[in-house]
Amino acid sequence: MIGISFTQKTMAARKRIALVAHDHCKVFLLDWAERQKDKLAQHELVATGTTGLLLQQRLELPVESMISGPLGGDQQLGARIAEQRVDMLVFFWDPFEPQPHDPDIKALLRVAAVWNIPVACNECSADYLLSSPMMEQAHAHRIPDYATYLLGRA
Ligand SMILES: O=C(CO)COP(=O)(O)O
Repeated sequence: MIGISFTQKTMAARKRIALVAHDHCKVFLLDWAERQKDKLAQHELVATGTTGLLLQQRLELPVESMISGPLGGDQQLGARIAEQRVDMLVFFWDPFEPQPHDPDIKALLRVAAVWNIPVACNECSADYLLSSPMMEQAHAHRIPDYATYLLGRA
């Protein structure tokens, strides 16, 4: 990344996990989340509006819900990532169906790459993520050094 320097941040053992699924993929996310309920219960969960509502009903766990994705929920999650208030993104996006809010989806995925958070796009990658020993540990990871970035802009 040109002109950006990096610093280290420690991700806490208790993760803040953002969960999102497009309509045709919601059944996969809900089934996955139920199967992984014991692990998910150890972390903080946040989701886009409809996904959050369905997850809360299925899991009976607290899930903080944003606005529904097409109405701005992807952008709300993206802002949380930029504010370093989300540690991980599980986003089952639909590879078969165009979405009216495609720019918001791209922006969410982009900001997750910028802030170097783990992202799972489907059930298999989500299982790999949750089975990592890092899920239960604090660990350091590289993030953009915003203070240094700003100094360079002055
Ligand atoms: O559209 C979404 C993500 O792009 C998901 O939004 P909902 O969870 O409100 O369906």
